[in-house]
Amino acid sequence: MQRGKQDNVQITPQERSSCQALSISRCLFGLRTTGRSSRQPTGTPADSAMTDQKYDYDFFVIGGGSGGVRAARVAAQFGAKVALCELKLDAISTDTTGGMGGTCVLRGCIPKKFMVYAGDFEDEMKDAKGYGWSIPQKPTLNWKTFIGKKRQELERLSGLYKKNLESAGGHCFEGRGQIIDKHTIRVNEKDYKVKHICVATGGRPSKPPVEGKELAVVSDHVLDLDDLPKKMVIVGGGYIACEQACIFHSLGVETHFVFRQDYVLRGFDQECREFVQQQYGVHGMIMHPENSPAKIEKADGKLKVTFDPKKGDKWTLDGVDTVLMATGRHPLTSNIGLEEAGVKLDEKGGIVVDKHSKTSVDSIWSVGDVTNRIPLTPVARMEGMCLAHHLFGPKDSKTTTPDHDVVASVVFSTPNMASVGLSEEAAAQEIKDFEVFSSTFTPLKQSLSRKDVKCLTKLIVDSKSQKVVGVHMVGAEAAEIVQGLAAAIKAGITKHMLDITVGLHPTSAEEFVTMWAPKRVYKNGKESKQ
Ligand SMILES: Cc1cc2nc3c(=O)[nH]c(=O)nc-3n(C[C@H](O)[C@H](O)[C@H](O)COP(=O)(O)OP(=O)(O)OC[C@H]3O[C@@H](n4cnc5c(N)ncnc54)[C@H](O)[C@@H]3O)c2cc1C
Ligand SMILES: NC(=O)c1ccc[n+]([C@@H]2O[C@H](COP(=O)([O-])OP(=O)(O)OC[C@H]3O[C@@H](n4cnc5c(N)ncnc54)[C@H](O)[C@@H]3O)[C@@H](O)[C@H]2O)c1
Repeated sequence: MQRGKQDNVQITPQERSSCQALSISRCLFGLRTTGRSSRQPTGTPADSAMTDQKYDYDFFVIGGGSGGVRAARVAAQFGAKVALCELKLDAISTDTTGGMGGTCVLRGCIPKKFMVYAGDFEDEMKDAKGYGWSIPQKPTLNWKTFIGKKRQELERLSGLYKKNLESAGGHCFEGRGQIIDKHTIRVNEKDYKVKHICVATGGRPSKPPVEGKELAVVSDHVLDLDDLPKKMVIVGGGYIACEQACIFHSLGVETHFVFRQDYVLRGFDQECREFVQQQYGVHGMIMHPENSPAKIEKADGKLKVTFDPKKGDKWTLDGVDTVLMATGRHPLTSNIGLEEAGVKLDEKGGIVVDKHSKTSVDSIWSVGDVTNRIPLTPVARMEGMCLAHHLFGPKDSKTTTPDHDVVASVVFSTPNMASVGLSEEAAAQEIKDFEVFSSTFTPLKQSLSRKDVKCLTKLIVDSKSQKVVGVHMVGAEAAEIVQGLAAAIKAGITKHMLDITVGLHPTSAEEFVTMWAPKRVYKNGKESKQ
């Protein structure tokens, strides 16, 4: 997927020393445990050297997700007097429920990845048979055990988020935050005067206007089901739909994956889209491209779904236990006093911010999904960290502007699809003259078991500079492999540097340093005959 051009975020030695108490790697990226900052949690604003006497807090964050907690924690570690408010803990997000850690920890990345791991064992068992293992009985998953352990772990992580912020010197309120004016926040019916406000309220799933949509659930619910469904319909062709369809399919659920387009994951490299979808088929997924749900109704204690295909007649599926609508998310900007305070919103309801995450109101800032930039956890964290540096960091801080260029992303489906930089289609528009290197192969592991399980590796190289401007991979562990190549792209790696890198053998990753001849060459945006 095209995520823009290159630019580096650097850290100065001064910033390094400012972050000594927390360790810069944790300051930048990690959750884990923090060291104690020099400031302890305090009761009164006067305790802070930085706090202006007329304010209760220097910095008040609404929302304790990836972006908000990062901003609050780094600000507190810089010595600011910080508070953050978050709703009470629950797996399902509503106007009154949420929980420290936010979407990523409680109803996103983390529970999703636990489910991916749970499903991976099924795949491993298929390969094991190819290696001579016999599995005399069909292995079964105790869903209640799994979901119980997941709930326990998420509760622990959520508590850790609160503890880490408090250890850094921040104060956590449990309650809904509301902006009263540009320097006043109300929580639990009490008003606080604050110098800077940060809105980090994230987003929530949206359902399309389908008849009977109230019978369908959203991602919050499917990550916390009490019982594993037998038959499911998953609607949507984006990240969440692809991931959830693969998860439930691997857990043995009869999964009907329904999407509007001919291929899933619009916006990603077309060759990768086609390849990943073909691989979903190899894994046995039932897919219904070019279909949309028209109606959901109750029938015989289950659900009946009517579909309206692009071509042909309407058709129905009955006996369905769960319908998941994974059709996008919207920013949470209503009923928190934004418009009354004069904060400008975009046409999709997201908060408009400048390069430092400042809104149209001087004292109000915003980070994360609510700003409709790139809705990913590491991006929200980067925005939060840069904001804290901008407001409270050293004067010469270079980490005050989030860099949204060349952001890697991965769809944790089976197989993974990971990308960084330009797709072939974006390169044709943007750089015009480039070379495409790609390779399709059966990974060694599957060559004794499932030869039709394939892997795709792909590079896009600027013909003139020879810089690698796009890296794509579809296959097992693509996320783990592409992360390193994302750093290489940021560092400006050329194709020649990859060519002279000695591979690690035998791996799928070595393919990236052994693709010698281009598959296609583009001149002036068009594929040229060689
Ligand atoms: C199913 C799913 C899977 C995902 N998987 C990945 C992944 O694998 N990798 C990845 O990088 N990203 C993933 N994401 C995206 C990622 O979760 C988000 O980009 C990230 O959580 C955004 O962080 P945030 O701080 O902007 O918002 P959030 O994490 O949503 O936090 C906002 C917080 O604000 C609170 N809040 C809202 N209103 C108020 C109020 N008025 N007062 C007090 N608190 C309030 C909410 O309760 C919430 O806790 C996934 C998302 C979903 C839904
Ligand atoms: N692995 C990850 O990093 C990860 C995982 C999950 C979510 N996320 C983040 O969360 C965001 C939201 O994910 P998402 O999957 O909900 O959104 P998305 O924008 O990725 O996909 C939404 C899908 O719903 C389809 N759709 C929209 N309206 C529809 C309708 N009326 N009928 C049928 N289909 C319809 C769209 O065509 C699209 O395929 C993503 O953009 C991503 O940034 C990231």
